[in-house]
Amino acid sequence: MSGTLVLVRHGQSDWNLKNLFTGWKDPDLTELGIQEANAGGAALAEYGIKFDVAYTSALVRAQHTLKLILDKVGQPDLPTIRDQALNERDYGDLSGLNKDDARAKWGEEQVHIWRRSYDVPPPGGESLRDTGARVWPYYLTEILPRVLRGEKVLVAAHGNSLRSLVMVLDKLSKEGVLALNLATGVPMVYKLNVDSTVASKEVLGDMSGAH
Ligand SMILES: O=C(O)[C@@H](CO)OP(=O)(O)O
Repeated sequence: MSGTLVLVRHGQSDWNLKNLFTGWKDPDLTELGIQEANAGGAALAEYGIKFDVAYTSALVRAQHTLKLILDKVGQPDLPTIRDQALNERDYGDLSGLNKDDARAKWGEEQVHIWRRSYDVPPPGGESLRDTGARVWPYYLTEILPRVLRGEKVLVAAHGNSLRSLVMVLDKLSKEGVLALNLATGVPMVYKLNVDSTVASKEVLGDMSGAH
């Protein structure tokens, strides 16, 4: 067994609440999002983990979530690395549009394909594969080596940037990843083997309501 990797999606953002495609736009957390991040932090405090380092994206909702979690686990001054490689998938021309309006215009199925498929990009934006093409190298070069050294690493990021990671860690197929939805503020605790495969995964909360 080597180290521990904890992945957590940011709490509800203002644009999640307004049902808008967000991508690289930069809204902050809602009150509920703050509560979700605090709950995720409380779950990690109860789990008893102390982190060696944290990573987050260049976007406020993930950074704010990380700050709330670090306060809860009693590590407000933990070294933190911010990198846009961990940003949400770029939603391109859909960014800022209402998701129900998009369904009315292009149909439920097309919008689901843009939101959850592996390799169909929204107009002007990134597919999950495109997102993984920047997230995965960053994971391999920056994050994984620390986990393999035995460190405990926290990553606070986004629904789709984390889906691209979880897809590989959980060995999901292109079809399997269609049904993968990550709940806001729910930590996923991975223990990795020294060969970087997954030894165990624990979910500290309820993923069932995610959509
Ligand atoms: O709008 C977004 O950027 C993402 C995450 O909130 O939405 P979706 O769930 O549609 O991928």
